[in-house]
Amino acid sequence: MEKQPRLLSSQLSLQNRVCDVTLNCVVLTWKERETTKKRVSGSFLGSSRAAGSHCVPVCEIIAVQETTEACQSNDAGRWQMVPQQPSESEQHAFTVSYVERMRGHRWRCSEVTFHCTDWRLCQQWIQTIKEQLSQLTSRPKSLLVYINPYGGKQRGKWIYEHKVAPVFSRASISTDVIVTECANHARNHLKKEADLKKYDGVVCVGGDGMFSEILHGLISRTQCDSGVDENCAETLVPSALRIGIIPAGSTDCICFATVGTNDPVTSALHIVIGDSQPMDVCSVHHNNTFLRYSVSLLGYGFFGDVLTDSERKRWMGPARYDISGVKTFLSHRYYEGTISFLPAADIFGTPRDKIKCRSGCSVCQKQSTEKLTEEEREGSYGVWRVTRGKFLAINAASMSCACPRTPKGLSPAAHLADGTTDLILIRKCSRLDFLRHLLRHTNKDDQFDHTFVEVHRVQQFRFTPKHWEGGSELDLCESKNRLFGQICRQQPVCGCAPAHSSWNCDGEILPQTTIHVRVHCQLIKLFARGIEEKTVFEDPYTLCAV
Ligand SMILES: CCCCCCCCCCCCC/C=C/[C@@H](O)[C@H](CO)NC(=O)CCCCCCCCCCCCCCC
Ligand SMILES: Nc1ncnc2c1ncn2[C@@H]1O[C@H](COP(=O)(O)OP(=O)(O)OP(=O)(O)O)[C@@H](O)[C@H]1O
Ligand SMILES: [Ca+2]
Repeated sequence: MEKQPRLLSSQLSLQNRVCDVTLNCVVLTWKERETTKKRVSGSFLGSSRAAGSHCVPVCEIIAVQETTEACQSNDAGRWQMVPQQPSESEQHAFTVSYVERMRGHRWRCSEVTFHCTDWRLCQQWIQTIKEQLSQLTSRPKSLLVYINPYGGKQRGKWIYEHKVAPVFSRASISTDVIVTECANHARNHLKKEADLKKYDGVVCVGGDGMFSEILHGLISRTQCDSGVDENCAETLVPSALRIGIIPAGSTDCICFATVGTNDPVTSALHIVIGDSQPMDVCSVHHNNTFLRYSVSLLGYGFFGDVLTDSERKRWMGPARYDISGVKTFLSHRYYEGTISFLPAADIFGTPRDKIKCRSGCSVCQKQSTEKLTEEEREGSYGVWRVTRGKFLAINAASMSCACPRTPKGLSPAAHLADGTTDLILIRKCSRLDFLRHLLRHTNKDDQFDHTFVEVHRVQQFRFTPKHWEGGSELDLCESKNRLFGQICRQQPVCGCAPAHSSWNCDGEILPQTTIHVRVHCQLIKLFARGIEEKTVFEDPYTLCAV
């Protein structure tokens, strides 16, 4: 790779050690020297050998500022901030804040302070770094923040104030913050009221449910502003604003699957440096009427029943999913129905691929660079296939759905932005077999390697539950209620298991079960970059190998 021209190169002091500090358009590097301290006009010069070397890509510098040092005043005994004055004999300093990678995909904001005796040199460094940062046009300057104070362990406000706001303020990002007052507050505000021209992005402080509100608000607003009808449009208009997720919910699967960890500071740093990760969005329709969007899991049967049961236990917080999970597992219900699906072409790979979607994924990039017409794209998919049977679960994962419960995810090889979803069909099997399958989500074994599991990479699918095939869903639903009453559905003591489950759509229960799902490739963008390969953590210098 071509060597970048140096913008600045000086010998500066760092914790009383002499450093060779260099800035080019791509990286800031500093190398410590062992020195026989000899001051020469604002810089230290001395006999030296390389003692430690650091390298920070310019795109991962958060901010630079002149450093004021805390000095103790003699008489009052209190600490005061004393700004540096332009004097020849004194030390001047500037501090660079930058991203540092920790274990487990976590990022931290680190700082390094360089000293020198030449005030002009100090100002030149500050100015030059600021100029470099101002050229990074993908960084947001103004954000609209929504906080759900009741998500997860109800710590959304605290997390924002203590972990995120200081990082935004360090990066001079201005924010308008709205603490939601009820469910759908954020969605409706985005859809109808927010002056979106003022912002470079929207930040969601909460869980997957809160993210879903922001997603719906933003997509609906974009379609409305572009005159697109969500009920009948086959192609939707992508939103211009990126969404940042500060995890403060119970599952936080969308954050985990796009960043690799659920850590508010890491997410704040991805926002500050202006990362961008496109993401697929599924639209769900019932009889040509738009119902909802989904980006993670659309689950019928097991995950639908877990969610339905857990909604009555919201007061328990995140533990509700485990209690409802065990209860649903023990009830071992299966459901009959027909699934038809449009398989994705071979070029999209399969859900059993060993290769995973990671930062800069070539499979996803192909989608954004290949300029296929709608017709060509349509032609590259196969013909509709139909399958029917008795299912314990039907899951569609548009992304891996990795989360702390299953770090590899429901579909480990699913791609964030390839325009497909992985359709996982778990046919009726014994409790023991189903448990084996569930357990494999938590270890290295392949959860698809069972005779009762089928998995397809698809671009669209339809589902019709057996008892409603050919009939009107609502009519039959009402007549069923009249016939068997509430008791049968909630506690089937009479032995007649309910004939239908519900769809869990990113943590929301859908009102209908007969659905048509279409994947919209890269409809939205997040302030994220996908999960980074381990090598980046093991050897951060690979980032600087330019
Ligand atoms: C034995 C251990 C088995 C572990 C099995 C782990 C599989 C977990 C898969 C989780 C996938 C989450 C996908 C994300 C969905 C989100 O859009 C949504 C909104 O936040 N979350 C949920 O619906 C929340 C869904 C939460 C589901 C929790 C399921 C827990 C299952 C427990 C089964 C226990 C069997 C024990 C038998 C004695
Ligand atoms: N002020 C509010 N009062 C009550 N409910 C709210 C409020 N703001 C948002 N909500 C709703 O709370 C629901 C759950 O919130 P959220 O997703 O943040 O947490 P969670 O359900 O604990 O986490 P997860 O979705 O990750 O499992 C969302 O569906 C959202 O619509
Ligand atoms: Ca996908």
